[in-house]
Amino acid sequence: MSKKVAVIGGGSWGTALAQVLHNNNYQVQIYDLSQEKVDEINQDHINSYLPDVKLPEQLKATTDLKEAVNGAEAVVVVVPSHAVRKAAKDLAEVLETDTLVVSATKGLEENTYLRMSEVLAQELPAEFEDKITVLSGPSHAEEVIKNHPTTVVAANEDKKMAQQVQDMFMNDQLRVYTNPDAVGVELGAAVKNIIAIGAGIASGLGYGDNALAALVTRGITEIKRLGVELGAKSMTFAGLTGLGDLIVTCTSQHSRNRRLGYKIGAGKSLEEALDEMKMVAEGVKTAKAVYEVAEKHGIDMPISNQVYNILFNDKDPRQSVNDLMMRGKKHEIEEVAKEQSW
Ligand SMILES: NC(=O)c1ccc[n+]([C@@H]2O[C@H](COP(=O)([O-])OP(=O)(O)OC[C@H]3O[C@@H](n4cnc5c(N)ncnc54)[C@H](O)[C@@H]3O)[C@@H](O)[C@H]2O)c1
Ligand SMILES: O=P(O)(O)OC[C@H](O)CO
Repeated sequence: MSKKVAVIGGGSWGTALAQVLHNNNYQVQIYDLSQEKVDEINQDHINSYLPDVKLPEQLKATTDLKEAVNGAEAVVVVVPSHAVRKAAKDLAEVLETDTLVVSATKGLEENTYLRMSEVLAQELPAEFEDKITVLSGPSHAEEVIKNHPTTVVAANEDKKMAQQVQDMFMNDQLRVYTNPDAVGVELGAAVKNIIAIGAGIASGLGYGDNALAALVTRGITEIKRLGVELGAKSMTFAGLTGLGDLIVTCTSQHSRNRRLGYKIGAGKSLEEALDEMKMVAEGVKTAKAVYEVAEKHGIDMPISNQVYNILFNDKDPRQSVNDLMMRGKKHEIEEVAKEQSW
């Protein structure tokens, strides 16, 4: 009999990951709060967030968490970041010991600024702490669901755990690498969404590829600056979950964060832009958390800072561009500047 996995959250990414696991011969049950989502999956074999794709009939969904996790060897948490604490509290009531926990949500918790694996570790019983593996990378659900080649990373300090998750998801369409630096993997995934909102804003203002390249390159510089201060390994930001995910999110037609930014650059307010979004754009809440963390640690994050001010202080995006362009003159590579006292 095939092994079972429960996917917590039946949105676009949860459904795409559920299909990967189904393709890898797992019996998969999706849990979602929304009866409408559950009915779509069970009755029509679709997810309306991923149009044109028929889901395997064996994919089952439920609004009953206990039923979803019963007998599962792993749970994959893939609800929006603002819902992870609640989902983890609910899971703590029903999770069987020895179940692996995979965290596929990208974001930081508002107010606590915690990474998603930290939120899960706080709410789940202590024995689960080492069993939480982060799964992240440049991976739009719209492409994974169509089996387009995609690469992601399973991150856990415990090599065995990371490899177990690698084995669970890996197939000829989804290549999974391992990395012990879960801190860097999660921070790269969270902060790139803010820069992607910035890339959308730039596009909405009518700017082109030069501005995009600047945002990606200077964006990864400030993501790494924050990450290293918070304990991540610098090299992780050159990898799939750093530069890789930043590129895909800043450039893709599929990105929710880029799309939201575009609307704002084209003149809409944050409220209007959010009203038009069905799916979650994590960069909005993360912009707030990162603004506060950067202030607390005294870290210079000029792009994230401008995105925060556009989103929450009604700053004119054109003024933000001007302020970014007219900052004090700098050496490009700060490590070299320090080393050579430039
Ligand atoms: N969509 C992508 O391509 C993609 C890719 C990689 C990572 N992610 C990340 O995955 C996370 C989820 O994104 P998404 O795009 O699937 O979101 P989504 O907006 O498409 O769907 C979220 C789903 O979660 C459900 N939900 C909310 N709270 C819940 C709870 N407490 N319990 C169970 N279900 C709950 C909602 O009903 C909804 O169906 C985000 O952090 C996102 O950044 C998304
Ligand atoms: O659509 P976005 O902007 O939430 O990005 C989705 C994934 O994180 C891309 O890797």
